[in-house]
Formats: sequence, C-alpha cells, structure tokens
Amino acid sequence: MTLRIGIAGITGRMGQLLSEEAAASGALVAGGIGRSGDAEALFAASDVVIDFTNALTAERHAELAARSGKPLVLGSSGLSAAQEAAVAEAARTVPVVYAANFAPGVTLLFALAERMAAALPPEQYDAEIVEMHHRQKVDAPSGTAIALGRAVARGRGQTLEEVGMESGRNGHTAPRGTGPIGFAALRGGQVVGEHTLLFAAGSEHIALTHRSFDRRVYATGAVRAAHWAVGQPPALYDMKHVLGMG
Ligand SMILES: NC(=O)C1=CN([C@@H]2O[C@H](COP(=O)(O)OP(=O)(O)OC[C@H]3O[C@@H](n4cnc5c(N)ncnc54)[C@H](OP(=O)(O)O)[C@@H]3O)[C@@H](O)[C@H]2O)C=CC1
Ligand SMILES: O=C(O)C1=N[C@H](C(=O)O)C[C@H](O)C1
Repeated sequence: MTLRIGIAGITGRMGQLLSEEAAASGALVAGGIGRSGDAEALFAASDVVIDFTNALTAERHAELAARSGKPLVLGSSGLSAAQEAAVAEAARTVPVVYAANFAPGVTLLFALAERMAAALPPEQYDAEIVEMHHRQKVDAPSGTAIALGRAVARGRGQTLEEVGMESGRNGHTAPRGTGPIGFAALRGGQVVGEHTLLFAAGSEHIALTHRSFDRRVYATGAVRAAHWAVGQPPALYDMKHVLGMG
C-alpha cells in the first residue's frame, strides 16, 4: 500500500523539499500544515508525520503522535530538556525518529567525534565546535552542534551536562576551563549548514568539518526515516538506526 506521509511545516524552507522528496520516494503526501493548519486532522490522515517546524510545536506534535498512534519523524531543533522529555515520552507509545541532522555524513561525523574524543585526553585537547547557518535561523547553538557536543562527551565517558558548555564568550572572560566544550555560532547570508569540531592541543590541532550545500540532503534523509519508521516498535530512534549504524 502507498505510504501516506503528512508534513508539518510544509510552508517552510524544508517543507517544499520534503513534499518533493516524499512524492519522489513513491509515497503519497497526505497533507501539510503551517502554523494555521489542523495538526489533529493531519495525523488522522497520515500513516507517518514528518515535522520540521520549531521546538514548541514539536512537543505538541509528539503528544499528538502518541495519541493518534502514528510514527513521527522529528527534525525541529532548539528543544529544551522538558520538550525533549515530552518527545521521549511519546516514543514509549509510537516510533519516533528524532535527529538533529538528517544528512548521512553528519551521522558519520557523530560516530567519528565520539571515537576521536575517546582517544584524545581532555587535559591535553580542548574541544571546540563552530557552526554557521543562514541569517534566518532562530536557535543557537544549532541542534547538530549540541549533538556533536554530546558525542564528544560520550566519547569521554560523560554527558554534556557533566562536562559543561562554554558558549558566547565575550568581554573579560576567565581562561578556558579544562574539560568543557566550547561552542561558537556564526549567522549570515544563506549558509545551509556548516559544522566543525576542533580538538586543540598545545602543539597540534585536529578538525572534522561537514558542509551541507543543499538542504535537500536533510529532506531525503527524513523521508527515508519515515519509510523506515513505519512498522518499527515504539522507541526513540535517530538517524544511525535508520542507516543501520546503531
Ligand atoms: N534535523 C535536520 O536535519 C534539520 C532541521 N531543521 C530544523 O527544522 C526546523 C524548520 O526549519 P526551516 O524549514 O528552515 O524553518 P522555516 O521557518 O522556513 O519553516 C517553519 C515551518 O514551521 C511552520 N510552523 C510554525 N509554527 C507552527 C505551528 N504552530 N504549527 C504548525 N506549523 C508551524 C511554519 O508555518 P508558517 O509558514 O505558517 O509560519 C513553517 O512551515 C528548524 O527547527 C530547523 O532548525 C532544518 C533543517 C535540517
Ligand atoms: O536551521 C537549519 O537550517 C538547520 N538546522 C539543524 C540544526 O539546528 O542543526 C540542522 C542543519 O544544520 C540545518
């Protein structure tokens, strides 16, 4: 049977591409909503919903997914801990694929970041994450930058909350701490998405960079996740599961 995909955020930068990629994948675009749309009707009409809206809406859509029994593919960034907890709660009832970045290269970047962090002692190598996005982006650091930070912390056997974040340095700051991960966010023009993870030691630097040139890479990944999610047991997944890297 043809998969019916609903798109929340269809009027946005990602929305049109998600529509095109869903149709190209052989699915039927069951409907789409912007801020004035009826989310409940969208979930009712769809086998799976892809949500690229914002943090506030993500929480409501996660609750609707659980209530309607429909899988959710969630790409929105900037979620608070409480909003992420609401998403995790929904994933007890339905499969939820929640990924900071649906580009396959970024999924690999997370794995590499974890391995590098495990190999490079934090007393010698300071980890800094620099990201740049288009001037319209409203959240910082990006969801991908935070996920990269989490991967580094994991590689060091800790959580990001434990190692701490140093972001927005300005003015007469104290010297850099040993252990915290540094974050810097650049905004300008129409940059689709760039992330660099840098490990800086006294006598050497090593860096990993990912650049997206076309946001279609995210749409293709999210549609792939939607096809994959249908039929999975309820759980919180991310792109590594979809790509078989989990
Ligand atoms: N995980 C990933 O790989 C990626 C994640 N993102 C994230 O996806 C999100 C969207 O990005 P982008 O498309 O650039 O943003 P846009 O601002 O271009 O689009 C936002 C969309 O959300 C809709 N929206 C806003 N409020 C609501 C609401 N209450 N109910 C339903 N829809 C609503 C808007 O509708 P309206 O037009 O009516 O305002 C619009 O369609 C961001 O959080 C971004 O960071 C982006 C790219 C990749
Ligand atoms: O808002 C964007 O554009 C993007 N958001 C995601 C993020 O916050 O990491 C993914 C990608 O970088 C594009």
